[in-house]
Amino acid sequence: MSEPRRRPAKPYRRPQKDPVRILAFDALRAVDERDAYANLVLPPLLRKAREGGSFDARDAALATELVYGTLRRQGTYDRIIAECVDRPLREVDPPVLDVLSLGAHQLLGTRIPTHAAVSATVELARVVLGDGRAKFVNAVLRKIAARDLPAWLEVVAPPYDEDPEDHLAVVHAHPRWIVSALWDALGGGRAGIEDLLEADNERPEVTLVARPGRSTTEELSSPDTLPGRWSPYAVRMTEGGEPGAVPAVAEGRAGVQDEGSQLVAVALANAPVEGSDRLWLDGCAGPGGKAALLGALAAGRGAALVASEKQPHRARLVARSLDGNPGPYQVITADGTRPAWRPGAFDRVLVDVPCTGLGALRRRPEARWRRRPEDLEGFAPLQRALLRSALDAVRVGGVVGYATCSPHPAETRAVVDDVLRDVRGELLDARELMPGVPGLGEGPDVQLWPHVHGTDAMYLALIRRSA
Ligand SMILES: C[S@@+](CC[C@H](N)C(=O)[O-])C[C@H]1O[C@@H](n2cnc3c(N)ncnc32)[C@H](O)[C@@H]1O
Repeated sequence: MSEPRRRPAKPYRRPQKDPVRILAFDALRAVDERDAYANLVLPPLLRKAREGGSFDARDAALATELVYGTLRRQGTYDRIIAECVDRPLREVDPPVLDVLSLGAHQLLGTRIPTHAAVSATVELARVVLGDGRAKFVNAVLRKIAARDLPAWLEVVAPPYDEDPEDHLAVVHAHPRWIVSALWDALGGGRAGIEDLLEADNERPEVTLVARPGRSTTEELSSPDTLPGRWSPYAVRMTEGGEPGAVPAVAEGRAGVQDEGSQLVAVALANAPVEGSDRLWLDGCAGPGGKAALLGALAAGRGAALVASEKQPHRARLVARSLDGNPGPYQVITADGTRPAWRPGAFDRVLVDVPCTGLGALRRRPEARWRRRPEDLEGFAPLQRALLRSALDAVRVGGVVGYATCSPHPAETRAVVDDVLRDVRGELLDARELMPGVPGLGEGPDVQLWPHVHGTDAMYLALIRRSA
């Protein structure tokens, strides 16, 4: 009997190193292992890769898309990967899961051709995980590649009519409790919530602010920009680009600031106060975006700004953002709940309080998966204490702006209503201070939305202190 013929062993081939995917994997590991923020981890990695000469702008754009897209849709990709492995996901090593998620995103969330997405991810697995685990990655990716995203969603999401919240959670990649919270905040039917969840999955445009008296929108404009939609000081960098390369931004005369934040600062600055208008306070100023705009607006009226922040390192950022302000200002490090100022000392006060950030999910791709429902309760006492002390800091006839970058009623109206039960103040119609901006709600407070206004979901209540 003749011996069965052995196939000749394949010659060993070294894995091919793909700097873009290795960098994306390193960023995902940092986010997972160190609880790092992608928007802080990525820029230094990209800078180093560029300085090493291995990266051009297209590589940086692809690495950014891979990291942000993978993190944003993590919950959906987890459900799909779970269908393709024969053990619970918690038993899959986190680095293996990161490689699988990166592969899933390339296959289901980008236009990268299937064969390229699979082979590039398997090569990455060979480099960062070793040949044995690369075979497992290869097998799982081939199962994922058998369907496109809509077909997978049919498999892993329940029908809308059976379980609307879970359906939306899986299809639009948000935790279920956030879908529920945003839906409550928004009210209304299916269309609005779907538009909002999808807006959270878009990368926001970079918007600049021309700080009045220091720069102008003309100076910031170029063929690659558009005027702001709502703020008179805004310019949108619609074609992307590096804001730091704009001279006025590099010199601090202009900054990067969402139009929602600009509107909040401008509305507080323009709210009618009775009597003097000389001294303004920003009680939660770090890192200083709104303080810089308020400082410039105050300067134009001959008023001074005190910018206060509890965290010393954030107070230093505030000082940097106010550096060169054309009028008088002071930056102090202080706990806003234990005021370092006399009661009634200020004519205008902003408290942009710490919150869950549910209104800015598009900026922090991993944030939605980290937040927990109990975070809402965690912020509640501090938000009330900060609003109370802001109302204490303003004189009778002066105005307080209470702002959050969350639309959740527990952080917005509930706080204002509770505090106004025992502090005397009158709600002003904040909508009148955002002229030309549609869809601001029934008032007197204002809620902005990413899918309606293209801004973060900022909330603003304006309260005039009464005796
Ligand atoms: C939402 S951020 C403010 C953003 C800022 N207004 C801007 O536009 O750049 C809230 C800030 O409040 C600060 N903070 C937290 N607790 C505080 C307290 N007890 N007193 C003062 N500031 C506090 C946080 O450190 C954080 O910098």
